[in-house]
Amino acid sequence: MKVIGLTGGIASGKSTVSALLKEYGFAVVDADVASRTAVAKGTDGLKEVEKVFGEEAVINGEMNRPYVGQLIFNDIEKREALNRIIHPRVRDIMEYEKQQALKSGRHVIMDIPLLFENHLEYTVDEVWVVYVDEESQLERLMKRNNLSYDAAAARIHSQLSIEEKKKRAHIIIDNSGNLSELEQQVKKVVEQFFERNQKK
Ligand SMILES: CC(C)(COP(=O)(O)OP(=O)(O)OC[C@H]1O[C@@H](n2cnc3c(N)ncnc32)[C@H](O)[C@@H]1O)[C@@H](O)C(=O)NCCC(=O)NCCS
Ligand SMILES: Nc1ncnc2c1ncn2[C@@H]1O[C@H](COP(=O)(O)OP(=O)(O)OP(=O)(O)O)[C@@H](O)[C@H]1O
Repeated sequence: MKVIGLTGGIASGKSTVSALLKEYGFAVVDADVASRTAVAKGTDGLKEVEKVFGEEAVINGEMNRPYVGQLIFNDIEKREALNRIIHPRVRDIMEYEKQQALKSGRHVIMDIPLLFENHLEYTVDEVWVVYVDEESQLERLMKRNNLSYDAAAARIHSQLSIEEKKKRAHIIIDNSGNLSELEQQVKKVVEQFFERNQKK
């Protein structure tokens, strides 16, 4: 069974691609989901967040995501402080989920937005990058998260550029076009993947 790292810039379309890959039978382990579990209600992770970022960082027993987001995407030190709390926990959760998925005999997609930033490319067999041109990325992010131009740009610039991620990919899925173009590309990538892996 293979482990594939799926990455790309913020709002490039990783979740959209993951949903398509599930239909082809891949198991998907999602870092954004794991990062919510890491600071869910009542966890030590959430207590740490409150200790470091103050009581405004928690609302109704849950992490105040808009507040924390606004703090960390504009300040690298705060971002690193949050990463130090959440990332080790995310890694443990994802490792467990990966092992469970492998036991079920399925190829696994590890959907990790910060795969290159956190040097995790060596933990997977191959890396697929969901690419989108920078203009569409900004537009889709502003629309999806209801963000201003500046807030969306800050989120994009908190990551390695999408052009650099594209250069480091084994496989590129270009999501600059419409959804039906994306579906066709994913189909092709999956067919080629199964061809490569049956030959071995
Ligand atoms: C800052 C937080 C509270 C904002 O929450 P929000 O609901 O608005 O966004 P969400 O979690 O859905 O993340 C959306 C995207 O933002 C990007 N992003 C999130 N955190 C980071 C980060 N620390 N550095 C760079 N990009 C990030 C990723 O591309 C992610 O897919 C949240 O993203 C968070 O807890 N981040 C720290 C954990 C993390 O690094 N997650 C990314 C994958 S492990
Ligand atoms: N080809 C497309 N055309 C138009 N909109 C798209 C296309 N692909 C995805 N989108 C939309 O763009 C937004 C970002 O896509 P998606 O949520 O899949 O990205 P993501 O990489 O998982 O984002 P993040 O890592 O930030 O959570 C979503 O609102 C999605 O519906």
